[in-house]
Amino acid sequence: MEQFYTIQGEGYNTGRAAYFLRLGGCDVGCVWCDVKESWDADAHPRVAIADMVTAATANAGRNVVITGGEPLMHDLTQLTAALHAAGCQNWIETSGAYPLTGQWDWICVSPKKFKAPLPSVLQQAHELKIIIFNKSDFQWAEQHAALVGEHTRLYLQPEWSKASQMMPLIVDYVKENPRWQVSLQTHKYLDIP
Ligand SMILES: C[S@@+](CC[C@H](N)C(=O)[O-])C[C@H]1O[C@@H](n2cnc3c(N)ncnc32)[C@H](O)[C@@H]1O
Ligand SMILES: Nc1nc2[nH]cc(C(=O)O)c2c(=O)[nH]1
Ligand code: SF4
Ligand SMILES: [Mg+2]
Repeated sequence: MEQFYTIQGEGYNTGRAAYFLRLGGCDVGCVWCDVKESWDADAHPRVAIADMVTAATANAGRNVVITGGEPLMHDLTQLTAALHAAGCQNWIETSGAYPLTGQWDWICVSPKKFKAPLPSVLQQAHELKIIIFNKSDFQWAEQHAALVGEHTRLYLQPEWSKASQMMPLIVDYVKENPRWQVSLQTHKYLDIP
């Protein structure tokens, strides 16, 4: 759908330069999704893998974030192999609703109530990033923290439109439950893509 070189705004790799490949197509249907224009895969032109790799390696950085849309609706075997062959570090942003394909250096799973994540994807997550839209999402966060590996990093990220209401609750929660960390969509504060 789009490609851009920016700073990873969220989660464990916040602040690091990364080339983003945003793949079209998602059927999860989050009411608050901040990229609804990504949902219809047919609304976006197809791009050859070789062209994505060339673009991703044209900058100084070698970190690549594959996001969407829901990137795991595509078989990512060939794209991730080509990026690795070109010396890239492959990071994924996924809801975990589809089986994991491809070779990954960092897996961020952000489970959604609208289409539950697969246990097999949760078990491979380096990072679990729960979006807090209302109070009940803390319970949802704990349910999924019980399904990830023992070394998985745990993040709570406010839903953007509810951030002012949810942030005080997140701060109190993390102070009481310090295995969780705060994640903010820092790119939105920086006004970068
Ligand atoms: C647009 S999604 C694309 C990747 C994948 N479909 C997913 O949901 O993980 C990228 C990240 O943005 C988060 N996100 C989307 N809309 C958001 C919003 N309104 N506020 C906060 N985070 C949001 C998602 O939870 C996910 O972690
Ligand atoms: N800077 C920046 N960081 C991000 N981290 C995850 C994003 C996404 O939409 O997947 C995103 C994004 O859209 N921009
Ligand atoms: S799973 Fe990701 S891309 Fe799909 S609707 Fe939800 S936030 Fe948007
Ligand atoms: Mg985004």
